[in-house]
Formats: sequence, C-alpha cells, structure tokens
Amino acid sequence: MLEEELEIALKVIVVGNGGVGKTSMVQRYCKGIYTKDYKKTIGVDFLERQIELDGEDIRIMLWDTAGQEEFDAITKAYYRGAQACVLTFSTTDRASFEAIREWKVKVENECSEIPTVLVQNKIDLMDKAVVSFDEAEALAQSLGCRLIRTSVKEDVNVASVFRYLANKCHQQMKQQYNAATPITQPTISAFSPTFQSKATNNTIQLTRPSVKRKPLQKRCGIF
Ligand SMILES: Nc1nc2c(ncn2[C@@H]2O[C@H](COP(=O)(O)OP(=O)(O)OP(=O)(O)O)[C@@H](O)[C@H]2O)c(=O)[nH]1
Repeated sequence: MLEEELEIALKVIVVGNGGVGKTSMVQRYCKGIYTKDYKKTIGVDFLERQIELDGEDIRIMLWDTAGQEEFDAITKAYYRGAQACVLTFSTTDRASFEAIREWKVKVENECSEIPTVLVQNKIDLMDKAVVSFDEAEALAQSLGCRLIRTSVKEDVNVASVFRYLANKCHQQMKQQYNAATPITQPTISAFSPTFQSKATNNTIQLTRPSVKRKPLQKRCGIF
C-alpha cells in the first residue's frame, strides 16, 4: 500500500445487555435509520462511518456485539484490538444498568484500558425511568468515564458519542507520536560554549528543532 493511502481507522466496540439499543445506535449513526422492531444480534455485526476531525479523515469501524450472555464466547474474540468502547444501558431496564461494571471488566480483560463512554439510551422514555440521574452520574464517575444520554429513536446525542471517542483516540495518538519523536536536548553547562539559548528575563527557552512533520494519517494510520 502506498504511504499516501494510509488513514486513521478506529475500532470501536458497542457493548451492553440485550435490548438496550446497541444495534439501533450503530444503524442510526452509520445509516441514519431507526426501526422500532427488535431483532436480537447473533454474535457480532459491523458497520462503519467516515468523519473529519481536525482536517483529517477518520474511519470509525463499529462493532455491534450481542447483549445475550450465550454469545459471550463469540463476542469477546471481537473485542481484541478495540481502541474505544461504548458501554450502553437503557433508561427503562434496571438490570442493564447494574450489568455495566461486568461489561467493563469483560472489555478490560481483552483490551485493557481504552477510551470509554457510558451511554444511557432511551431518554425519550424518561417518564418510565428506573435509573435516577444521580445514579447514572455516580456510576460514570466511579468508572472514570463520560456519561452521554441518548435517544436513538429521537436521534439525540448519538453522533456526540462517537465524535467524543474519536477525539479522545486522536488526542492519544498525537501524544504517543509526540512522545516517540526525539527532541534534541542540548546540554546546559557553563562549559558548553556552543549551546545557544534564547534567554529572556533569565528564562532559558529550549527550542525543539524545526522538523517538517508528515500529516498525522501517515504517521499513525495502521490500516
Ligand atoms: N424508545 C426507544 N426505543 C429504542 C431506542 N433505541 C432502541 N430502541 C428500541 O429498543 C429495542 C432493542 O433495540 P436493539 O438496538 O435491537 O437492542 P440491542 O442492544 O442491539 O439488543 P441485542 O441485539 O439483543 O443485544 C428495539 O425495539 C429498538 O427499536 C430509543 O432510544 N428509544
């Protein structure tokens, strides 16, 4: 593959109990459609969407996993290599809220720590809520991740979930790249006559050599 063809691609997994709206969320985001029929996911489904972030194209590859425990053995094989995760529960399903920690552990067992967002779906059904606002906030805080409330049905906040994760991963990639780029550190010494400092007000500014960098997609893209 030519270097120019490389791009940033993110593997995102969507997990949570059956019926919380994972398939609906992925379909809404990638195809712009919503159906009220429920057809349980068998194993894993895959869809993708391309977005632009800071002037760069990012391909978000969404793995929609089955919520039923019977598929655990199959789905966990698809967790591997995921760079971000959506933990989903439903406003009207208490058990799905209580299962979130377990989902997080399952993901961590395969992927260690990856950018994660907690999604409370079906907020159009707030009048039938079985999880309070505070409980959801407290869970997000204890898991150390952002809580985003969505209604896939009404198309509220769905795009924000994936944009938030893409942004987080993009930032991480940039940091990793910067950390991997060696900075020439001049020796600061009274006996180092060749060292040139930019001294202003007794402050020595160490300047990074101006290296012409390649666009990020060429540096980080692995797909
Ligand atoms: N009211 C409401 N219903 C929703 C919303 N999102 C999804 N649903 C409905 O919830 C049901 C289950 O949605 P799915 O997307 O199939 O759920 P899932 O999490 O993929 O389920 P599994 O495949 O069993 O893991 C469907 O009837 C959807 O139409 C929402 O935001 N509001």
